[in-house]
Amino acid sequence: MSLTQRATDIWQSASQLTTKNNVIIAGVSVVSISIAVRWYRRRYNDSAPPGYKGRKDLPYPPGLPVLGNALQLSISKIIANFENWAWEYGTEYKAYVGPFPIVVLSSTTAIDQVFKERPYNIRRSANTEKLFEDCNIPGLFSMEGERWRHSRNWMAPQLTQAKTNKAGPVMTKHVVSLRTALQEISKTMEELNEKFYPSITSQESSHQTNVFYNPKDLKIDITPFREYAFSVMIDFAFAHENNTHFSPTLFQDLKIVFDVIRRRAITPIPLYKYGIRDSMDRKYDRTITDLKNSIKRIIEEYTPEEFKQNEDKMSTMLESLYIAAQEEENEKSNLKTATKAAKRVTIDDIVGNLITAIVAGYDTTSNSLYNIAYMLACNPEAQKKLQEEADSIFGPPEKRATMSAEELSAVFNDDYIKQFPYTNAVIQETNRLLPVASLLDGQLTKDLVIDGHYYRKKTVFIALTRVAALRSCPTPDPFKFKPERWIECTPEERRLHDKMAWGFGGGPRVCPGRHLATMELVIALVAVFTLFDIQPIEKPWTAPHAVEANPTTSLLDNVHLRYIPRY
Ligand code: HEM
Repeated sequence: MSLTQRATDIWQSASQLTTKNNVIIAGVSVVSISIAVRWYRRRYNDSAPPGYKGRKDLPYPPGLPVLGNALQLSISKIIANFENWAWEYGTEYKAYVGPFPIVVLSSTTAIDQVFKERPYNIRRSANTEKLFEDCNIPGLFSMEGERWRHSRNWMAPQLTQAKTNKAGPVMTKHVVSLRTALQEISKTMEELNEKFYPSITSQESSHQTNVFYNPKDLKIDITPFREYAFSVMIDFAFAHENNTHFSPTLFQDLKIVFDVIRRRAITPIPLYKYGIRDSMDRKYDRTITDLKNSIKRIIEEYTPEEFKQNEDKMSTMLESLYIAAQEEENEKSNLKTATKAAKRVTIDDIVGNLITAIVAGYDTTSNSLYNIAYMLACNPEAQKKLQEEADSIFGPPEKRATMSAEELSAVFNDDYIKQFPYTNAVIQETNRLLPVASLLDGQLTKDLVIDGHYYRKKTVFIALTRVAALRSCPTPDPFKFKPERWIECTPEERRLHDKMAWGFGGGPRVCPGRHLATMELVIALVAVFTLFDIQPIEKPWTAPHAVEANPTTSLLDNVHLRYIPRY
């Protein structure tokens, strides 16, 4: 056989094979596509029973085939993306992330219902639960159903107003460090301001350059707020008077927990799940193991008698939990819910939940402080009223600029909200306009009618709490920062404001740390913020404006503040 003949034979048999393969590939593709389409139709069933509107009736922003609106969304501006569409498309609309539909809700009735239906008829997105499980720290925030109920039963009683009131001395101890740190930032920013805009004493020529503004010199420094929130949270959770049980670097190391959780929350390919772990992942594992061991050591050394003798002092969440778990068997018949729940708690439950509390209370509180500083800087009249309130109770600023933690602590009474009503109004107003968590996601676990629309089980949705509260604001000028609206209003307006104060969530899953957080904020504002006139540093018009950056909790970007001492 000639070489040409052989080549022709091979080519013919290859073509037959290719034709056969093509038929097989086409067959498999048709079957897979039809399975995928059936799955998609069942999973994302748009239909509604007769007489109801359903997801198919919702308006939506135009997008691309298959990709939907994915290219219009940015992870760091996700809240702004969804909120802007909410203002345009109304209280219910849908958007597509790839081919997957998401319902976006922003009416007060829908938000109310969503909060009430959780955690049983509505759950958090499955990703949240998985993420915290994979991170080996399942806790209240990520749990669902009965596991959630169990954790909630013992966590919430550790965070009541009465318990957190006892944390005053711990907070004032750390607020003194916050004061020192802000005094340092104040110096740095004043030097920078002087460098940018030197005081002109003798100007030789009107053409002389005398503005040296340089955006590269500007840095956002939120570290003092982070340190404050973190130290309070760690002490309150387990560390207070137990520092000797921890490795000296544990506090520093714990910060890796946040970085790793954040990183894992947004990674498209979770390599860590397949055993591909880098140095951060390994450090994370070591830190969690160290923490568990330290907690075991603390527990081994507890003496319930000594603890009971010190009942007026603050007990850490770990202490009260452990003591509850140790209650005598013969008290079983009239055990309180927290004690009953604590009896079934394991070390893993404890560690998971303590870390959850730290994670949930750390950047929420520090970012809130930053937002408040910004709001005050932009609203000098409100800032003046805040300063007047603090001065009326503490005396002139120069006095509290040097007060010790004990002296500061002695000033606060148990009802710090009544003691500092304007301060509280500033916090509420910032939470209304710049909440750190204004987007909550979830998934239905059964068919539900929300705001007149019938949504099928497994519908994924986003609830925009800020838009809902702004839409139905009961007092004038909804977009303006006016703390007075919380004080100078009718009882009915106040009731409505309180009902829509969703900065801490709502319903059975409302933030259990809200009393602790509010107290931390009040103490920081009156003891430290009011020592300064907070002002934005001057910038040219073309400089980037303040924006909220996400995705976990919102943090302002492009904000640079001067803290000008009043003392
Ligand atoms: C200014 C500070 C804080 C803000 C703005 C805030 C906000 C929130 C919000 C909006 C939720 C509800 C999330 C949702 O429903 O999906 C929540 C839940 C939660 N927060 Fe906070 N929080 C703050 C501080 C704290 C602190 C200090 C702690 C810890 C003691 C804490 C612990 C939690 C936990 C454990 C949950 C989950 C509750 C559950 O699912 O049952 N938070 N927080």
